[in-house]
Amino acid sequence: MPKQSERWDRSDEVIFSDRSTPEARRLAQKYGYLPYIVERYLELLGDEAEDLLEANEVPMPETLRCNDFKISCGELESRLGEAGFELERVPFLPHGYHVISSPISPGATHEYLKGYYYLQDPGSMLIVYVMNPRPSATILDMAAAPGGKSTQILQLTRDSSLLIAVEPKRERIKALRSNLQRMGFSNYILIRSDARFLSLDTKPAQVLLDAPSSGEGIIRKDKNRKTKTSISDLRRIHELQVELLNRALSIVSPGGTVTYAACSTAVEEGEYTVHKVLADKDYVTTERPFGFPLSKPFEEYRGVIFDDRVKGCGRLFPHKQGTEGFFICKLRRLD
Ligand SMILES: C[S@@+](CC[C@H](N)C(=O)[O-])C[C@H]1O[C@@H](n2cnc3c(N)ncnc32)[C@H](O)[C@@H]1O
Repeated sequence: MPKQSERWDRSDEVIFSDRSTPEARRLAQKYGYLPYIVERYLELLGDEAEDLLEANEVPMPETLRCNDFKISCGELESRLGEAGFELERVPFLPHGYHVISSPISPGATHEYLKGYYYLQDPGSMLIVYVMNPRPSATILDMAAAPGGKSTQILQLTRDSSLLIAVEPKRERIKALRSNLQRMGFSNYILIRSDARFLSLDTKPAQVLLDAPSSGEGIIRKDKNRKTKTSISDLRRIHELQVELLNRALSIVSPGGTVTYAACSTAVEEGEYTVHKVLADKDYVTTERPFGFPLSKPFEEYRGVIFDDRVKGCGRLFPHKQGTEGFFICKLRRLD
């Protein structure tokens, strides 16, 4: 999409403007969005933008991640089956199941309270497989609450990595701690801090930045997001993400990876953040391919291309992968 990239690349003023074309205004009115939000989808997707708007109208099924640190997935399947749950494997997620139907809320079962599973959307789950946490490594989760990805990291490393999980909000730290305990993990340190100002004595080999975002990627779950994000919100969130990603790259050990993700379909919370952060860093590269068997449509979708290094980043879209919208980029610090 080189033409779009040239346009986006002009300046902050172009990126953070509330312009909208007649087509954006038409679609915004039809689907109940703010016009400049739809303009961004047109920039990103061209003719496919309406497919995204249509897909956002379809509610997402709940998805659970079986915690095979505590129970085998087969055992969980049969227990929930006996309790009247209808589950369906998510093809590209080793521990993922869609809940097709259930007699009670999936968050109210005995198995949930025992930590046998976590309710987590598929895109969110995929991020950690892409990150590929390594056993015994020191791993930093910079924006960790309520702990979907923190618990998944410890699950995949069998509680052998040392997880440093950071979250600034006291209430959300409580949820994070409770989820880590419920799911049976012990190898973690919780830090209540604004990660922009974090410093660590030990350099982590892997960092996850699941960045605070507008949440535009989860309109399928929360229709209010269609009209919630103002231009100044976008600018503020983008600037926060730039600061956090810069911090992540300064903290990670040489040779280590930073996986940056944002549950959004906005370029400001994705390509543009990576573009800004990499501008002055020739010692950072994007990893490609991700190193996880992704479905073909995902492989085909590379998002907006700003410069060669941003090409390695990817996007999940509701109308493409059937997930929530997510941006993902795995960066490696070379020295
Ligand atoms: C997208 S959520 C993280 C979800 C989490 N990774 C999970 O999988 O459950 C972003 C989190 O970042 C936190 N946050 C906001 N500003 C932050 C900052 N400056 N430093 C670190 N975390 C921040 C928010 O409170 C929120 O809990």
